[in-house]
Amino acid sequence: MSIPGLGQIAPQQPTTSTTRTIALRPFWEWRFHVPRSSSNSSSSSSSSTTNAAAASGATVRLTSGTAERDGTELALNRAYTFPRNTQSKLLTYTGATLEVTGDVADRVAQYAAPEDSPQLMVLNLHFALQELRAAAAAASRERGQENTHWINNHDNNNNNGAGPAGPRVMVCGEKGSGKTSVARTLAALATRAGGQPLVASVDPGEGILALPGTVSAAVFGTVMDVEDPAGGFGVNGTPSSGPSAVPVKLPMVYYLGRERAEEDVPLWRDLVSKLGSSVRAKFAADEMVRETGLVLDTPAATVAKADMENLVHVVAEFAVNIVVVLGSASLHDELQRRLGNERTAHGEPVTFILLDKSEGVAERDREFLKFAREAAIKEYFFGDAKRTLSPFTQSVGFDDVAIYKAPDDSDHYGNQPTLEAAEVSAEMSHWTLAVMNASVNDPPETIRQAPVMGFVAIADVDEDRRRLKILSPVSGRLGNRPMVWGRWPEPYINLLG
Ligand SMILES: Nc1ncnc2c1ncn2[C@@H]1O[C@H](COP(=O)(O)OP(=O)(O)OP(=O)(O)O)[C@@H](O)[C@H]1O
Repeated sequence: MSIPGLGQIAPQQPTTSTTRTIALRPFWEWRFHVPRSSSNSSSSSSSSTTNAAAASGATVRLTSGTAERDGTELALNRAYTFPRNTQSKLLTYTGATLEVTGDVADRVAQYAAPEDSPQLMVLNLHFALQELRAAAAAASRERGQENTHWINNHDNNNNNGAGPAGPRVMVCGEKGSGKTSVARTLAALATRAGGQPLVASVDPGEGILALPGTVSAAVFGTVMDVEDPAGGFGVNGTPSSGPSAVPVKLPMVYYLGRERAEEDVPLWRDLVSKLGSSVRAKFAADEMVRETGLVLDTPAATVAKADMENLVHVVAEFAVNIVVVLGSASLHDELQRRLGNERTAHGEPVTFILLDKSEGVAERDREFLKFAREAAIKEYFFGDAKRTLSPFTQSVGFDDVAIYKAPDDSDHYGNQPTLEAAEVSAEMSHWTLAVMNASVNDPPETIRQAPVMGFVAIADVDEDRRRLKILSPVSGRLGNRPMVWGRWPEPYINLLG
């Protein structure tokens, strides 16, 4: 049996000049990190592929066997380029050979037996979820549309009169426990099995298919983009004005405009409730999605009272019936203590599962996260290496737009200050604003809790001429939708500069 941390092939330093072959046995992982900037920019590369990989990141080709990134399989002999600032792993269940070129620091995690790999528990969990999905589908067939008995007795207002739902799984854990990776893996495996899971994130630090500062959900009925730095949860998986490598997904998005839930708990809770009801509406409208169920990613949590209350709120709003805790027995026990006797709105008990945290989860420092946010914003407007988007620039008068500003501070559990109309000023330059699906005549609180239609960036503010230059992903009048200026993410870059 291998001890975590041991049994690993020594880490390789970043290299730009060679192609290496990496042989993996079943359940081994190739863990890699493509650095933010070239670590060897002066090295002379021997081939054009090598040069391209060095400039853009690292290129990996699966030359034999099978391998996947967080549940999404790689095609044989296709070159995948992982962009800069990507940290992840490729895992094989059957054994695989990889050819790796470019600027990448990596190591191989070896496990003597599948039972030693934390991934086996994730795989077993997936199979258990599949059984619940099959049971939901069978129950749905049995009950038929005309049987209202189940609906009347169990549905209350939580399933909008629809049939039985598949598992609603919440993945939680402390910071850096691998929550997003496990959520992504469960979603990808469900999709691979022919399901259409709803995937949601209530962690505003990292939006799913949306810019940071949001909570969001989307149906994942098609494969994820293996090369996406965010592993398929990035903005390149959404509809845009350009072509896409994989079929796009349509997210439902709400805007917190803050990095952490605790910076505006009342609004975060309201938005979680809104997202919860959007999920219920989707379940009611789509049988396949309902039967596959929900996979939910959460913000990092400890046993602190505030975190617990937030998670309990999420469980209630999404009718979560399976709570997966990564690597923290105390968090698992505390959640079980608080929720162990509860029943979901459908009358089911809540099941608690403690999984090992993978020792491979990478630490992401502030610079890593800042780079990732900046890249997501750039990609939203301009696309990535695979598809170039052409955003629109419009010049509008100060009086022709309705911009609201998030309140300075939120009284965490008491009075809730709401949006206020913002005076346009140079201070807004380079901020990204959310365009809300509301009317400019709606009250501020309605605007604040409205779904997000998209984002624009303030490219320039001319105070003398009282005009704004606004960058938007699609054309269209901006004046008839309210826009919200949040507190986060900060404007790091001049997108046109
Ligand atoms: N086994 C692994 N090997 C290599 N990298 C991994 C592994 N598991 C996860 N990672 C990487 O580690 C980073 C952190 O993982 P992840 O985002 O899943 O953790 P998290 O608990 O959601 O983080 P946070 O608390 O910051 O939201 C990601 O870049 C992810 O791709």
